[in-house]
Amino acid sequence: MGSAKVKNFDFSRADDDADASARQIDRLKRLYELSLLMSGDPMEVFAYAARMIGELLAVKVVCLSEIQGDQLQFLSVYVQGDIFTNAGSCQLAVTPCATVEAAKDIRVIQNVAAQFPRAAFLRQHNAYSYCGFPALDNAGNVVAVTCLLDDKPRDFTEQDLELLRIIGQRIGMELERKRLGQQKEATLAALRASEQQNRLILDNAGDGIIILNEHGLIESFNRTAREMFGYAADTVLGRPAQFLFAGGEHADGDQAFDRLLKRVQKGGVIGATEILAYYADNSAFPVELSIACLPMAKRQLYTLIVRDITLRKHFEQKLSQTHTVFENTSEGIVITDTDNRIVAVNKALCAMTGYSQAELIGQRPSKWKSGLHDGRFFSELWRSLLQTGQWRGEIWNRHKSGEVIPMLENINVVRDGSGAISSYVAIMTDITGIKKIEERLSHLAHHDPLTGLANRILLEERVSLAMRWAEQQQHKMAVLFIDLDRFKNINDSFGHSVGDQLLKEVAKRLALAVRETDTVSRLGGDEFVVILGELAGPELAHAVAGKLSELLSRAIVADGREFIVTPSIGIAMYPEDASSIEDLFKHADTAMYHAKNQGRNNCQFYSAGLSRTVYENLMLESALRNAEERGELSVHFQPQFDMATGELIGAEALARWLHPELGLVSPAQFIALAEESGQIVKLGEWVVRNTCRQIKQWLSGGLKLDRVSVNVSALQIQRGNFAESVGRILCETGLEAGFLELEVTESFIIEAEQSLVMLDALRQMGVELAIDDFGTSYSSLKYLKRLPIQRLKIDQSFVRDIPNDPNSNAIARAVIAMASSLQLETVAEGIENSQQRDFLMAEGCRSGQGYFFGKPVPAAEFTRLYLAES
Ligand SMILES: Nc1nc2c(ncn2[C@@H]2O[C@@H]3COP(=O)(O)O[C@H]4[C@@H](O)[C@H](n5cnc6c(=O)[nH]c(N)nc65)O[C@@H]4COP(=O)(O)O[C@H]3[C@H]2O)c(=O)[nH]1
Repeated sequence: MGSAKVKNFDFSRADDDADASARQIDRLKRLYELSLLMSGDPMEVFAYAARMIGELLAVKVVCLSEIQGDQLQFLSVYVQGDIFTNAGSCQLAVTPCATVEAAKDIRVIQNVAAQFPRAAFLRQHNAYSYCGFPALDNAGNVVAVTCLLDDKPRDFTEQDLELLRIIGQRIGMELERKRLGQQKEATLAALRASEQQNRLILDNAGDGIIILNEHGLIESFNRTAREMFGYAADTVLGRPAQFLFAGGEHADGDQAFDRLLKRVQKGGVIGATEILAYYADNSAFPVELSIACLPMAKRQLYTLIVRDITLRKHFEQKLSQTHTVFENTSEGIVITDTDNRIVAVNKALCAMTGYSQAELIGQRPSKWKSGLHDGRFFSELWRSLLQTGQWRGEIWNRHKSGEVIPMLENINVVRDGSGAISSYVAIMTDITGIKKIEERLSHLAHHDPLTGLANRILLEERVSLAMRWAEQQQHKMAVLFIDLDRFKNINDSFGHSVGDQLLKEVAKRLALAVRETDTVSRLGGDEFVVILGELAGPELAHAVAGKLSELLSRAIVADGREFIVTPSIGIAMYPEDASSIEDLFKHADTAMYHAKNQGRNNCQFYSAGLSRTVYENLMLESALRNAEERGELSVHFQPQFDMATGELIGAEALARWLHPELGLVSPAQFIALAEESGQIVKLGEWVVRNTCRQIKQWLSGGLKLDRVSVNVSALQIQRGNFAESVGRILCETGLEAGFLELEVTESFIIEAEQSLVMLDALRQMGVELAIDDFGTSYSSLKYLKRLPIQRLKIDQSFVRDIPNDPNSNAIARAVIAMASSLQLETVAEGIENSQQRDFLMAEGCRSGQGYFFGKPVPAAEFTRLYLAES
């Protein structure tokens, strides 16, 4: 049983009847007190009643129980002076109280525990006598039973029972009051809960909810509204709502709040309308406002539902920007769904592919597949997309017209909040232009810009391929190095434009002459390389070289003139001559130089011996650089005679190099080296200076000599200041210009028309000029006439075969006749016998030079042999 105790009153118990009236008074007093408790707590009334019964009737236990369904709820239990409230329950049916309920009246039972063995509380209190009385509600139902227990037999007087009935009624009333109280409590709680719920709903609504009364004053302002507008509820309640919106206190607008509210007040309804609202700091923000009338029983309320659409507006703007970008970007954009079906394409993509939007929506991007990529390409694309979420690369797509377009494509996977793929976005750029530039760059990187032929890079790639192919097929391959003879002279004399035209024509002829599988390349300048693959043997390479020589030697017209360009060709064979590209090129180059040394316009194969020559030449070239300082150079003089009188008319100065180890080096060898290395300019000047000094010395010594001729190389004249240098030497040595003759080759003069200026300048100085090796080139009479020359030297190659070779005879005759008609002197060189001398004299050539008259000799010897006499 519970422990709550009710205050103990000090009633004394009297046994004698004399006290009966006093007891009755006491009972009435207690009943009065009980009725005074009417307005109090029913539980207190129950406790008071239980105690009162216990004390007034002197019973051990009083148990006041409420019937709740089939249960008996012990509300208040009095046990020998103590009160216990809410002291448990038991099943009604097993207790004697069930008989009270059934009878709806007082029941007194003796030996009660034995009769109701299942009622535990009887046993607990060792009950013997039982007196139970009911309490009824207004409807006459037993709502409570109060029982009095004692451990001994008890009798109850009629007065006792009357008292109990009165108390029973009282308990019934109190129970009714208790139940009403409980109901009221429950109703109030429900009301409170519902109110709280409404407030919660209002406060937690995503929208601002403002309720205005019939006068338009704010009556309710939910939490969202407070946060949205930045006001605390108590600062806005009772104020007109106008200050919150545009058109109220703020600047008037089309959707003015006043107008909207008035419309609702006149019975209209305002659906979601965009209007500007104002935050507490007066900053405006867009809202969507709905106003509705809320008719109540006695008055009219207006509900304002306000939704802040700042974010929405922002996103709308962003969306509109994105849409503008999407539509106006020059990149093609395509969006596909998870099934890779097109859901959106922009204008640029339509333009790129040639399809309209309608033709593409719902289709797959394979619509513009070019067919140029294999399955592996696409499976790699998808693998990258699914693994990394992205793929980027170049792809060939096909325009609706069938044209293939190169594109740079960037595909991205778009995932939703849960991480699942929602779409694919591909951005495509037409890179046709870039591809063309790339191709052009690649072409430029691999081709010679002037001739369009392969350059060194491409050449090496092709040679490498050709070598591998030759190995596989057991074929041979030839590398032909082709150098145009004296091309530099043409370039320098006629200008680069003419030179370029010749090079282009040469390139064209070479390219047309070989098979498509062969390679023609220009390494720069006038150096061409031809790769001949799939050859059975070197003789085929030789045949092709012959054909190329023949083709190139045909006249080329450039700038209105005819030019003859002969090639010197060097051939190296793979695999015989070298195993690497580098060596193959080196050896073909060596062979080409050999061809040049062999008098140009010919073709030579590489041989191991050639490399030795090249090595020797390199050694010689380096030794030549120091030859002058070491005093190894000298000038020899070969006499020239008037063949009719036998008189010495002059001499030819010829350079000599006495190498300390090699002995006398042939001028044919070292002059060529000096020309190739450019040393000829310095060397030539040295020869002119020494010759002039020697002539001056002879003349000063009173020795008679008409003139001495000195050989001049093309390079010396091309250097531009040759005339100046000759003038300076004449000045230095004090020699009269007319004693010096300069010999220039015929071919050089023909090629270098511009050198006419130089020759004129020399002639102006008084220097004599002669053409050496006349008859070996193609000069015409008309051309010769313009030259400021005095003498022609008939080349010794014609003199050699006179008088036995009719061709040589005819040429010599023609040269002499031509010279005579141009009023030029002729000097025949290389005369070795009297027949030659006689023939030439008979044809009208007066001057002669050759071993027949005397070999070139040092100056001292020349003095002794030829001048001392005179
Ligand atoms: N077989 C034969 N040969 C004869 C006869 N008479 C003269 N010769 C040779 O013929 C060459 C004549 O000189 P070149 O045609 O100007 O040919 C010259 C010339 O082109 C060049 N040369 C020599 N010295 C100089 C020089 O100082 N400057 C330049 N630029 N070239 C030079 O070297 C070439 C060769 O000179 P060399 O060996 O001295 O050869 C000389 C000379 O020794 C003969 O009866 N029979």
